[in-house]
This record gives sequence, structure tokens and C-alpha cells, in this order.
Amino acid sequence: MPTAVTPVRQLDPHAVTKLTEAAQELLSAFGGDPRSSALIRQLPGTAATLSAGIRHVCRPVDTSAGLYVVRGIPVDDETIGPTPDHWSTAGHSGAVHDVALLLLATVMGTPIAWEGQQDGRFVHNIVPSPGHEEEQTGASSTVLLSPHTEDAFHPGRAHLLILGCMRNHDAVATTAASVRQVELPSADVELLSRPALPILPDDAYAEAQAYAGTPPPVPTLWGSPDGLTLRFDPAYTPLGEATEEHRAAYDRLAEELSRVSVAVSLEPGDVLVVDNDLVVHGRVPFKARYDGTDRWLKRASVRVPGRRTRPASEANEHGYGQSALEAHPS
Ligand SMILES: O=C(O)CCC(=O)C(=O)O
Ligand SMILES: [Fe+2]
Repeated sequence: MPTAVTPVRQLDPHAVTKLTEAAQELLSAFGGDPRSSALIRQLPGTAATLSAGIRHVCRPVDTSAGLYVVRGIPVDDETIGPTPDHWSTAGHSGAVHDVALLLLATVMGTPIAWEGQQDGRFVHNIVPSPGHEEEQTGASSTVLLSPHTEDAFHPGRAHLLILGCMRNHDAVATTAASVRQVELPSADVELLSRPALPILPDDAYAEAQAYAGTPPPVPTLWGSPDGLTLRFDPAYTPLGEATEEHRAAYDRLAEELSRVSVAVSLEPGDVLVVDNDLVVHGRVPFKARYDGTDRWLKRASVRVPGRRTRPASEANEHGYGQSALEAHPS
């Protein structure tokens, strides 16, 4: 896999100071709790005070790679404390980074959360957890986290996925592959644009997995007015139910995604922004230490109002009984 030539957008020191101060002020005003609903309500007001420089850095993706890294935010390895060994024990650790991430997310669109995931938090902690090593979720480690669209099972999934790096001593790479860089015969694109198979809720959504409704078949590719987009999660797609022809086309897409895949090894302070309609992401395997020094990411999800990257038919999907909560009305 080639090492990423990732577009990097550098924040100037002035912008970083402003962002960090704004995050700190918000946090102090709401008792140090980044989950405070009053703090979440205040995000648009505070985000509106951020500089034109930050707004420019947070502009939409502008290359076929479909992603970028925002660089320049300092992370103090001491202050953030040890890496938690489960999202549920993260408490307020690294809270100022939660708020900074939410401010950037609010400049880009509307942050969303899921009641059924990480207790409804708007910022998830992605850490390796004992007992979850081999899952296809953010908590795994020893297995390859295969390339996927985030929350692919759901029509309300994020347009943008944001991963903020707190710690990554072993330079464990996130992988990313853009559909805008694959080369596929038009017959494959046509076939994969038909709704043939459902995408089932992933292991991070226990409640949705128990949903009784019939899983709706969804297209894998879609020629949107803004270009080709994808919705892809092979680990949760019942490929055995597809025709041989369909499966072969799906496999060719997977191979192409693997061919164009890049490895992005995040450094503390890096904020990776992935366009979830263009890019599938995953992670290479690694060995967790469980000694407080493990890799630690913070994740936010964003809806971008007015986007035309999804087929209209998605509006009829039940979403397995899950719904996303928006941080503020879009
Ligand atoms: O750990 C990573 O780099 C990515 C994990 C992942 O798939 C996610 O956070 O959505
Ligand atoms: Fe993911």
C-alpha cells in the first residue's frame, strides 16, 4: 500500500490559539463536561467567531483523494492522561480536544451522534479494548479493520468523518481509498448501482442488530449530480445472497479500492477529515499494550446540509430503528 500523499492543511499559530482558547472557554463555562447539552447548543455561536483562516482550512475536500489532514493543534501527552482502555471509561480525558473537534465539525456542518453508540456522545473515543481485539469496530486491534463507509447501514450516516489523533506511538495507519480514483468497467458501475444487497448494522450497534424489519437492499455505487459516490461495507454485506455476476463486480470494486488505498499514519494533533461519500477507511492491525500508552483517536461525524451525494430512495429506509441526533438544527 503506498504511503499517503495526503493533502495537509496547516493551521497558522494564530488560528490554533483562537481555536484552543474558544474550546477551553466553552469547557470552563459548562463545568468541564464536553457532553453538556448546553455546551453543544452553544457550538454554532462560538464557531461563528472563529477566523476566516479556520473556515478556509475546513472547506470541503478538493482533490480526488477525498480527504485531508488539518495540522497544527498541539496535544500535550502528559495533560491528556493515559489512554483509556474502553470508550466508557474515557470520562473527560482530553475534553478540550473534544470541544476543539466539535468546533471544527460545526464549521464544516452539523455534528451528529447516535443514541445506540458510545452512549450518545458527539465525540467518540477510539481505543483498543481488551476482549474486542478481533471485532470489526474501532475497539479492535489485532485484525485488519476492513475498508468501510462509516455507518454504512444507515441513510442518516455522516457526510464527513473526523478523526483527531491524541496518541499514536506506534504510527498505526488508518487506511483510505477513494472511489474517485478507481477504474471500473462501466458495466460494473451500472451493476453495482442497482440495489441488490442490504448493509447490516455493525457490531457497534447491538440494538439495531436486533431490529425486526426487513433489511432493505441498497446500491453500492451512485452517480450523484456531484460525481460518483459509494456506500460500502463488505464485512456487513451478505455477499452470499448475490448473483455470481454481482459478486464478481463487487470483488472487482474491492480490488480497485485496495489498489488505490493509502496509509495515513496520524500524529498527535492531526485531524483527518474523510469524505464518507467518496472514501472508505479502515485500519491496519496492531498489537495493543493496554498500559495507558495505546493509540487513541477522537472521532466526530458531520452532516453537511444541502449535499446531493445520496440517492433519493434512501429517504424510505427504516435505518434499523436508529436515528442520529443533530447537535443543532441544520
Ligand atoms: O482506527 C482508525 O484509524 C479508524 C477506525 C474507524 O474505522 C473509525 O473510527 O471509524
Ligand atoms: Fe470507521
